[in-house]
Amino acid sequence: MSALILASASPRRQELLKLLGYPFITQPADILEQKHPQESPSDYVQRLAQEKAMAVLMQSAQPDTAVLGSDTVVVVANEVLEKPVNFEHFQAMMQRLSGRSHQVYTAVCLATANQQWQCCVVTDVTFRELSAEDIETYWASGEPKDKAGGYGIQGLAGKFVTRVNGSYFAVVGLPLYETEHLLKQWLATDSE
Ligand SMILES: Cc1cn([C@H]2C[C@H](O)[C@@H](COP(=O)(O)OP(=O)(O)OP(=O)(O)O)O2)c(=O)[nH]c1=O
Repeated sequence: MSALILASASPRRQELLKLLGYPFITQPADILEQKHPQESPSDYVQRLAQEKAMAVLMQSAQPDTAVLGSDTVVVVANEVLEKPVNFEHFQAMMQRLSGRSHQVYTAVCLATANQQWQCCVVTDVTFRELSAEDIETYWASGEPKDKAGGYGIQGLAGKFVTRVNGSYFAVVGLPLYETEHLLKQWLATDSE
């Protein structure tokens, strides 16, 4: 029986993968998340998703295991925003996102010992203008700390969002349609 491992510490990714109905276990990947200077956002998220999947696959003793890794970043005017390290960093991020559109890139990599399937989903998200009070109150909620771009569309930041064009679930951390497609490709080869 083939086993599926989610290489993630993200509670959002666990909840989203559960929605697809495939049994899985979770084993977070410990990798360095650092962008190379000339790397595009798309290359960067795809590399990290692949590195997360491969790091956990290497540790797996079971030969017929598939490992799913994923990464999400927020991109504004081609600049990658990751998780905020402190209030000043968060404040600068929110000022960049206020009153304009940005892109959320989420990559998913499903890896087995013999094969890999990968996708990268880009979603446009538009924020209303944010006041200094909005930014302070949101930081005080604690929600921004563990999230790319410093916000969670599924939480209190939902009220900042005027428009989403693309995959809502990719913004939260795992694109459901595309991830199911990868799983189906794996299961098709698995039953050959
Ligand atoms: C933009 C956005 C991000 N996020 C989250 C999804 C991811 O958990 C996180 C992006 O950081 P990631 O580095 O992609 O993921 P992670 O460190 O949380 O988990 P792991 O690497 O172990 O899989 O931001 C939201 O929950 N809502 C949002 O609206």
